[in-house]
Amino acid sequence: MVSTGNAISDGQPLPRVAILGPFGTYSHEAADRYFGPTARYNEKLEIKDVFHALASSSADFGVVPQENTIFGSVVDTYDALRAMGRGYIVGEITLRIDHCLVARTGVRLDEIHTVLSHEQVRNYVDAIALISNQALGQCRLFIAKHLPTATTERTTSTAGAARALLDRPHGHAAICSRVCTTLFQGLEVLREAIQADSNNYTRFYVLARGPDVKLPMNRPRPSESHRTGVIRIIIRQTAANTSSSTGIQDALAMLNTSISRIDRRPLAGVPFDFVYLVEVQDEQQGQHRSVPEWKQYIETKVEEVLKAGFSVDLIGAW
Ligand SMILES: O=C(O)C(=O)C[C@]1(C(=O)O)C=C[C@@H](O)C=C1
Repeated sequence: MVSTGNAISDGQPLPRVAILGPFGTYSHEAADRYFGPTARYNEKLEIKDVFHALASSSADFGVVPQENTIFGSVVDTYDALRAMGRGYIVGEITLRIDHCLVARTGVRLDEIHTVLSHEQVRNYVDAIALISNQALGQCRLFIAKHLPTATTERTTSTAGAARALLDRPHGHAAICSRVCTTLFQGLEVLREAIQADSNNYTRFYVLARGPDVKLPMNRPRPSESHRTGVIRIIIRQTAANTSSSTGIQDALAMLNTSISRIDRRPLAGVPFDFVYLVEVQDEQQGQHRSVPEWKQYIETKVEEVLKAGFSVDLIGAW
C-alpha cells in the first residue's frame, strides 16, 4: 500500500513532493518510502514537470527515476538534469520493481490485443528481446507466449496506463505495479512478476528545490559508509580549455575523486558539445565524513576545476 500524503504533522508545514503521476507509479512508491505519509504528493504528467515544479518553487522536493538495473539510465531524467537550474540532489532510494499485467475485472488473457505501459517499460520489453539469447526473461516469454499478436502503446507512466484502462474497451491491459489495482477501482492483476529478471531494481534521485532546503526528520538516514555527489561538466569542443577532445579527462583528473558513474548527454543546439553528469563517492577510509563535511570537500574540488576554466557545478551531495 502507498500513502497519498497529507497526514497531519505536528503543526509543521508538510513538505510538497513532486512525482511522476498519477498515484500508483513506482516514483510515487519510492517517494512514499522516503517521505512517508507526512508529505503532500504532487502528481506530474512527465518527469520534466517534476523539475519545473522545483524551479518554480511549487514543490519543495521531487523524486525521479535515475537508473533501472535492466534498461539502464532514465534519459528523461538526465535530459532534465543537464539543464537543471535551482534543483539539487539530496538523496537516493532504490526500489524493487515487480511488473504486473493488469486489466479490467473480468477481461481474460486471451482477449488482450493491446498492452499499455510507460515507455521505459515498453522499451524494456523490447530490450529483453535483444538480451534474451542468454536467458529468456519472463516478460518476453510471457508476451511472446500469451500475447504474441498484441501491440504496445505508450503512456506517460505505468499508473497512467492503469488509469487509461478505465476508459478503454475490453482487450486492453497495462504493465504496472500491483498497487494500481488498489488505487483504481475495477482493475485486477492477471499475471504478476512478468519482468524478465526477478532482480529488477530502479534507483531514484531525491531532489530539493535548492541545496539548503532542510530534509524532513523522518526520512531514511543517509548511508554512513559512502557519501555521493553529482557534478555537471560541460565540455565544448571549441572552448580554449578543451583544444583536444580529452577535455573531460583533464577535468576528471583535476577532481581527483573516486568516480562511480559517468553519463553524457548532448548539449542542445551545439553539435558535439556535451554535458557530463559525473557521480563521485567519498573514498576516505575508516573515519567517514558527515554530509556537510563531504559537501564542503567536494565543493572545494569543484572550485579548483572551475578555476582551471571548465564549466562545472555541483548539482547534488548526500
Ligand atoms: O511509470 C512509472 O511508474 C515510473 O515511476 C517511471 C519508471 C521509469 O521511468 O523508470 C520508474 C520505475 C520503473 O523502472 C518504470 C518506470
